[in-house]
Amino acid sequence: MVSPEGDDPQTDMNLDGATTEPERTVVVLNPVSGDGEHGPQVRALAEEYGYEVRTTEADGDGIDIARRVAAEADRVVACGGDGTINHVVRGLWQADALADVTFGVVPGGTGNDFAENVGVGSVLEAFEILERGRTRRLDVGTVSVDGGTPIPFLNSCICGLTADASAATTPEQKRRYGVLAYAGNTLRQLAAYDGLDITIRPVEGGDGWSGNAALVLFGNARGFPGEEGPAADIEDGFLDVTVIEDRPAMDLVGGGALFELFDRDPDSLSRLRTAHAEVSVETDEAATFSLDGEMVSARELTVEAHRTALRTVVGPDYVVHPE
Ligand SMILES: Nc1ncnc2c1ncn2[C@@H]1O[C@H](COP(=O)(O)OP(=O)(O)OP(=O)(O)O)[C@@H](O)[C@H]1O
Repeated sequence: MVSPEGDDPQTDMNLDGATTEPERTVVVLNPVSGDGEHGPQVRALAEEYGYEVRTTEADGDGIDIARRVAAEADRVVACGGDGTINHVVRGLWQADALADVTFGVVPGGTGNDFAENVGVGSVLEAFEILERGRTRRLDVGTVSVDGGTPIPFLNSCICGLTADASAATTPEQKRRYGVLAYAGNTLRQLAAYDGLDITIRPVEGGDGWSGNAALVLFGNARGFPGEEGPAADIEDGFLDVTVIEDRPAMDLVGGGALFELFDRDPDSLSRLRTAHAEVSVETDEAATFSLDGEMVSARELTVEAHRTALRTVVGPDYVVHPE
């Protein structure tokens, strides 16, 4: 619900009523995400509401389409899963359009974590929210590899076990088993996983972390995987970092292993918050980082939260500052 605080920085937002009539809304539609059956319904609703639809034809198209339409559209809406949302925000970032365009989501993926985090539950509901929802400025996380151009993420940046496992999950496995494909691959990889020697140094000072990790999660809009309850605060300007240490003593074989990880054995779990951190991984080969499920390889990188950078239409159940 809308925060009543007087110091809410989002003063120009239409928090209570209808958004002003948009001149031009473009929906970037991934027709193959999720079960691949949302396309016809999305096209019909878009026509009804007077929105344009641009359909992706290959992996990565969402970036190019969003970059191209950013200059002319008032609102750019990602329809797909978290990967599609990530690509559309990447395109808007590349076009330097975050300040000019309002972003929206229509859930058409498998996990739909971000849509859930901003209170958008179904395709039908998403269109109603686009018409009548509130607009909030949400934080955007970025990763810069070796000082290069920042690459955005909205939910999380993960390295270690689950990033490697999802990198190893084939499209065929995802299509057949959905999210179970990740779990299966995670279990298979657990037994063989050596951990990652990683150092996290907050640029703003304060405690960092250095050691051998099984998993590191920088959460912008998402808490720890498997965690119940509301997601991380998406307007606080911070990333919530969770590190699971790799412990040789951990029984990593069999179904108990995942449970043990997600049960958050306090001895192997560290948490910190940072707005901007330098991260280095001491490995021969670059490590894999999953940005909302989209993979990036890196050894030296900075991870940063850009406070309230993305104007986003949110649903009625969106929680501004979760507990
Ligand atoms: N037309 C297309 N053909 C093939 N792949 C595409 C096409 N359009 C987009 N993609 C790719 O599909 C991938 C998966 O999309 P996405 O992550 O949105 O869906 P999902 O995996 O079903 O859902 P979620 O991430 O929420 O679990 C993305 O990497 C995207 O680049």
